[in-house]
Amino acid sequence: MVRVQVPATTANLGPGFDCLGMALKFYNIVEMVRLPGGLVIEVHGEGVQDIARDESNVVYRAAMYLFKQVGFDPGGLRIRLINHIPVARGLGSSASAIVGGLMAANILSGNKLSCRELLNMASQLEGHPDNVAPALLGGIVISTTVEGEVRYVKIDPPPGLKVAVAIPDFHLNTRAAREVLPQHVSLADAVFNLGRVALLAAALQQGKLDLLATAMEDRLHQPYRASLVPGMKKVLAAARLAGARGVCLSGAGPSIIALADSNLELIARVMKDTFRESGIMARAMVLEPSPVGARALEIKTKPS
Ligand SMILES: Nc1ncnc2c1ncn2[C@@H]1O[C@H](COP(=O)(O)OP(=O)(O)OP(=O)(O)O)[C@@H](O)[C@H]1O
Ligand SMILES: N[C@@H](CCO)C(=O)O
Repeated sequence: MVRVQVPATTANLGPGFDCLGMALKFYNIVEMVRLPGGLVIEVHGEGVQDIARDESNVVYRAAMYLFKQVGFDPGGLRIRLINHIPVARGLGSSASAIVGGLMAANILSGNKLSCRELLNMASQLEGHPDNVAPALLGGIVISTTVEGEVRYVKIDPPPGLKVAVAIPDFHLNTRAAREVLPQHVSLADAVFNLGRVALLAAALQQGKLDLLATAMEDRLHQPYRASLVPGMKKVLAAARLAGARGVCLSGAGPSIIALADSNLELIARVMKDTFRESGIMARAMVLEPSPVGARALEIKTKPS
């Protein structure tokens, strides 16, 4: 039996579309046990109503993909999912499922793949590396893919930085949130994001939180997704007024995050209240960046 813990992640951080993400101290657990045959999937916590319990389950599919790549036949599997990360809310639930499935399967099949190989595989399965990289490695990760290889730099989160999150009570699937994006953008918008994402990476590395207000602005995805997240612009503005250093849509949305080093509870409450004024019920949380990524909590082997 193997039990792994995988953090939630917030991707993009504003301008870093598909290339920037941060792990959060908020975890899902994946337990995997080999059986003589068959598949049993148990789901606890978030996603009890929505998560598939058959062969289409994302954790199972990731695990089977890895077993096939390394030439290992697990027989059957029992998978127990203890979920805290809300599903399809922009907090990296699919990345946690992919990374959890790959890591558990790698351990069960004898640790044949390195962390780098797991990262490449996770990015291929997710389609982009920005959530899976911090889910696997922890911290803040800048990443891009070159011919299937993820190239990345990990940054330690600045001391004292925390994250206020408002999580609306509706799902927004990443696929739907990508369909509203244009295939082409203007040079002016590309340059707008280039300057900000470069500034953001440096500001996070050097702890220059006063730059976050500008550095977390975006023109590549948030303007197009506003129509999918009622109240988005008002919540972003209200969080800034309440003292946030920087604000953005979390991943593909609909959650919104605010980065700050003080007044986090107030900022979170203001975001939740502002969503409610737009007719959207939301829950609010204050989270810390997670400097560590996915890890095995327990490995039990059958006594011989
Ligand atoms: N714990 C889980 N176990 C298995 N599958 C999961 C789990 N959590 C999420 N999923 C799968 O991932 C899908 C949601 O992925 P999606 O990319 O739409 O949202 P997200 O990952 O939460 O958001 P984002 O990518 O914007 O951070 C679910 O519909 C489900 O198929
Ligand atoms: N970069 C991704 C994150 C969500 O998977 C997006 O914004 O669509």
